[in-house]
Amino acid sequence: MTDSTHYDLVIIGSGSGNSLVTPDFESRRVAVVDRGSGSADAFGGTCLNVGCIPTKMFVYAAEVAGTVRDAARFGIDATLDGVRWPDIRDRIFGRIDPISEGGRDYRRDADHTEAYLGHARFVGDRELEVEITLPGGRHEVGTTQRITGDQVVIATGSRPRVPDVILGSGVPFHTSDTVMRIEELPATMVIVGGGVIAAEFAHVFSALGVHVTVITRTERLLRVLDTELSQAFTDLAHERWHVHTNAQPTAARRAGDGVELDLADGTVVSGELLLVATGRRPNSDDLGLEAAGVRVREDGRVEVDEHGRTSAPGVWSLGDVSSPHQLKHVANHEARVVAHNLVHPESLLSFDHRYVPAAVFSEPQVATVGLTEEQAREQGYDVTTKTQRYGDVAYGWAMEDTTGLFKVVGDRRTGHVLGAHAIGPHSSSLIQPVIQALSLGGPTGPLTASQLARGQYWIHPALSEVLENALLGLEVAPYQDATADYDPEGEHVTP
Ligand SMILES: Cc1cc2nc3c(=O)[nH]c(=O)nc-3n(C[C@H](O)[C@H](O)[C@H](O)COP(=O)(O)OP(=O)(O)OC[C@H]3O[C@@H](n4cnc5c(N)ncnc54)[C@H](O)[C@@H]3O)c2cc1C
Ligand SMILES: NC(=O)c1ccc[n+]([C@@H]2O[C@H](COP(=O)([O-])OP(=O)(O)OC[C@H]3O[C@@H](n4cnc5c(N)ncnc54)[C@H](O)[C@@H]3O)[C@@H](O)[C@H]2O)c1
Repeated sequence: MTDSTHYDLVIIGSGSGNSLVTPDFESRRVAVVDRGSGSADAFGGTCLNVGCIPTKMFVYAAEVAGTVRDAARFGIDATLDGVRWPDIRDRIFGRIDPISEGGRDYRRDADHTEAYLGHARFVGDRELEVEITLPGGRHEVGTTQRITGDQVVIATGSRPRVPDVILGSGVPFHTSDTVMRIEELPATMVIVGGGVIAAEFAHVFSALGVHVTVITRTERLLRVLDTELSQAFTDLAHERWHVHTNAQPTAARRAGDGVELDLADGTVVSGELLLVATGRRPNSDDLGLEAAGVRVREDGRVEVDEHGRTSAPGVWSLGDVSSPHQLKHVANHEARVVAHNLVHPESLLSFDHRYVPAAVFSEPQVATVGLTEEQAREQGYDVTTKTQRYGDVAYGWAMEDTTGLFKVVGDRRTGHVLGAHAIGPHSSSLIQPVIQALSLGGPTGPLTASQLARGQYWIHPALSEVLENALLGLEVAPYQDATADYDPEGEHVTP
């Protein structure tokens, strides 16, 4: 054990936590501690190494394969001659791994920062021990370093949760932490879980030629979505993958080169590779939080107030380990708030979790923001909805789209948009105007559907016309002027 080294700021977690080292800290001393992510024990957190970024790079490759397969519908004859998995994988990680290594070296070598590559645990108030487990830093692997900070930020993220029935069985399995680096594609894959990770990997691997089976304990896939969209996604998934809903494994065993799972209804499901995608738990355990007086909620998240302060003075938390949303754009937002608050205790900023959007990069893509129809009804709104088909706008015809939907949920009484939910190509981008309208509003409050639709031009014949038409189609109360235009300059604008 070394003597303790003191820092102005200690950050545990190099994902979103790494972005706290703003220019405000250039004349101060900062330690960034990380034990590594995924099978490569990489620096830089989940999103960069085993999350958003590599998955979307695989999703894009899957889309290219899908486009080739689908080309004949457009009078273009093409065949998918092969999928070179090692080339796809190595192109992706050949780009990501150097970024991760560069980020680690930068923190290690800069004058005002230090990288500690190992597992951190609190041993007292703002005092930590780090067991060095990885090479690449200044500290010898196997040593324990003691560090203290005037302020400490817990940004330790989350990790896959694996059901006991699988863990206890001893069968080999992958999670999102490991599956993107497999040596070769299996012929068959079983995915346990029916959420975002399952939907994205089922798309990627099936587009690359793997026969995919999905098992989820709920009646629909992506069940947190608006029911209409969740049902639409599930119906399409049944056409593409073997989907078992209302099902969960009751036993697991090795079978030949693969794995066999028993489901409660007696069905036996088998595959060469098992991928577990049953949710993620916050990395708040094994951090010694009791020693630091940091309280944890029942669900395992570190308890924080709206400014990111934990129950221990000088200790902050952000991202998956404490947030109600396990999303990178939320972790980034929380990091910006905490970065400000660390240096401006006199004017604390607050987290804004009012309108958190999310997208699922599957086939089809899904995007959502605001209230679902069910939530709006539960909250007592006089709900009005409009579901517009992609296939009813000109660009949808060009794409020969038959399944895309854009649903807007509104308040009939005021004409305000309460939420939007889309399933179809580019929905993650198409939904942005609604995110903007909800979050920013106008000078006199939130925009109405009519103001959002008629207060601006919509490029013709872009796919965004599907949203324009959904907004225009929303039925509002008679006294609402559905053609009244929102004009920030006070003049009447009717494009
Ligand atoms: C497969 C996948 C795909 C995803 N895709 C998307 C997407 O498309 N869009 C989106 O918005 N979100 C996506 N997410 C979610 C997103 O990745 C996370 O919300 C985000 O990365 C969380 O950031 P964070 O900074 O809170 O934690 P992380 O980035 O996980 O960083 C935490 C770091 O702390 C380290 N650590 C943990 N405990 C300790 C300890 N005791 N000592 C030292 N180090 C420790 C970890 O090793 C890790 O490096 C995806 C997640 C996964 C798994
Ligand atoms: N595009 C994105 O933004 C993106 C992509 C990937 C991950 N993420 C984040 O990562 C988080 C974790 O993703 P996830 O898909 O692991 O979790 P999830 O919570 O989205 O889904 C977990 C699913 O597994 C099912 N399940 C749980 N236990 C089961 C069991 N024993 N048998 C069968 N099914 C079971 C649940 O019913 C649920 O459908 C997400 O909540 C999301 O915030 C985001």
